[in-house]
Amino acid sequence: MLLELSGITKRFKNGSQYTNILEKLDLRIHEGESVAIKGKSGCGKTTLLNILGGLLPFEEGEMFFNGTNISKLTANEIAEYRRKNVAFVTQNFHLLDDRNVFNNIALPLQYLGMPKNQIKSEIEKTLYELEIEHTIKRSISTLSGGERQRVAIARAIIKKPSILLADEPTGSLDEETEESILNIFDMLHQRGMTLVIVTHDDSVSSRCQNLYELHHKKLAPLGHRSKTNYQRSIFI
Ligand SMILES: Nc1ncnc2c1ncn2[C@@H]1O[C@H](COP(=O)(O)OP(=O)(O)OP(=O)(O)O)[C@@H](O)[C@H]1O
Repeated sequence: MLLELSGITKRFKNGSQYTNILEKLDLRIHEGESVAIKGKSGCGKTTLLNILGGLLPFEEGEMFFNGTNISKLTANEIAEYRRKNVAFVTQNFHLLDDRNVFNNIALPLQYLGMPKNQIKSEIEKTLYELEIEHTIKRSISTLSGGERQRVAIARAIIKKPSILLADEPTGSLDEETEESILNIFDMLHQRGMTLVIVTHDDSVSSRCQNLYELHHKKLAPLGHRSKTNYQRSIFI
């Protein structure tokens, strides 16, 4: 089991009142699995992704990553968990607009202390795979939405995380660009990366192995298909 949430309760304070957003929520994610999570606006999907990524603490329950109890780690150890294992992709890309593509993607590798020449070759390889090698020196502000999302994916996967957390990753893209981004997610999944995608879009969730709905503060399973069927369906 790669990630396991057990009895997670998360509450936020609004004014003088506390509200439970997630309540005794359970989730088990195997290595290499692809998971889609849907649910009404404001039900707590982003909150859940942030918990999985070690960005948000929670009030009750436990979270295990590869058998390690994340809830028992210090803040520094959790930051280390995040840096080594987790990558985020969001709808709004969260790129640094005033820097070029190379410098945006180099950041996570610099944090990991990778030597400069290795950073350069890793970036060139990843941009080539995502078919945006021509953008390497361009400023983010000059790129199209689809190109920006590819750069955001490149930045996310360059450090070879075990888990990719995506929050409405195709929300601001047109249909054709969405299809090309979904093909990239399929490729990453085929290579064994674990994906958790928050989406309201059925064309995104239908490509995942397990679909859940966040409802009444818990996850309800909506569907499952085996990886074999999943892989076959890509090639039809
Ligand atoms: N830091 C915070 N402090 C107080 N309330 C918060 C905080 N973060 C989120 N919330 C509230 O928690 C609830 C869940 O928010 P969250 O962003 O996780 O929902 P969501 O399902 O991702 O929504 P959407 O689909 O609209 O993006 C919302 O009511 C939100 O206002």
